[in-house]
Amino acid sequence: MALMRFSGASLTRRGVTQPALSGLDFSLAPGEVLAVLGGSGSGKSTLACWMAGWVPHALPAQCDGTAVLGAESLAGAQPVAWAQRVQLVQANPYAALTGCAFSVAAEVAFGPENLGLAEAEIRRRVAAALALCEADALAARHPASLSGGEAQRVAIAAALAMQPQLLLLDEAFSRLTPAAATSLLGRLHDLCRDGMALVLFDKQFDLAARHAGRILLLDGGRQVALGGAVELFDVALTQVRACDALRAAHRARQAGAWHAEVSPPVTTATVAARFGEVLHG
Ligand SMILES: Nc1ncnc2c1ncn2[C@@H]1O[C@H](COP(=O)(O)OP(=O)(O)OP(=O)(O)O)[C@@H](O)[C@H]1O
Repeated sequence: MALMRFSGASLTRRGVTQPALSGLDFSLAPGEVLAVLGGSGSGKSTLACWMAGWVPHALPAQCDGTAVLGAESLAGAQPVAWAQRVQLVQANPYAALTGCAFSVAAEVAFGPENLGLAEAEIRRRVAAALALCEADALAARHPASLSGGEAQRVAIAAALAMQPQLLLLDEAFSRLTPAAATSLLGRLHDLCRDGMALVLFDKQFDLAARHAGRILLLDGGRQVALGGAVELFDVALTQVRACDALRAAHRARQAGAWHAEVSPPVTTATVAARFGEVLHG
């Protein structure tokens, strides 16, 4: 059974006539990694908030069609009950900090403490989440003293400490280096093998192509494509950012110099290697 499903779904913000999102038709399986890609203003963050159950409490809107988590409508979500099922980490990590914790460890413990868990379980979750995010060394630091990248690691750790079924990362790696983001995503994949679904919202093709099984492409609030990185390569690169190797490969394909499929995995290294073969016949 799908963990989350959208069918003919649209969302219109209260007080506005044009839908912010429309034509959504996709489902998400437990353990799946999905990337939602699109340019600036394409609707990624709006979809992330909807998936997180923020409608109508934090996002007043009218929703049509089907949008469910399990059998429950996304629009009827009770934030407290959903906190254990879905966690959203947004691009600004400082907005995720509670402002009432004096250490990173207390910050990450905040969610589990509010679930009324036993102290040993809270300590276990905090240690595991900080370790996974390579933030253990920050445990005693005051949250307000963190750098942007450190705060992003802590925000993700705080979300993981809730042991969600679904983790939504909305440009949540923007302050990490590509190497650090790749390494963290590798460890998040281990949690997906245990059943956690992961959705990456981004404007950059590279991370998605490397880590997501499928990509959903948004343009102007509409779902324009859904498929694998190879299948969506040509259409996605007209809309989103990509590293120089992928960009050059895309130009070569547009110019008719590269006819064959861009073979998987679509990474900088494989595309650059294949690019050489294509150019030299
Ligand atoms: N509170 C709001 N009221 C009205 N319109 C909004 C509101 N928030 C976002 N929008 C509009 O909804 C559209 C989608 O915005 P959204 O933030 O979801 O896009 P995005 O793909 O996440 O963009 P970016 O990558 O630039 O963050 C944009 O046209 C935006 O101006």
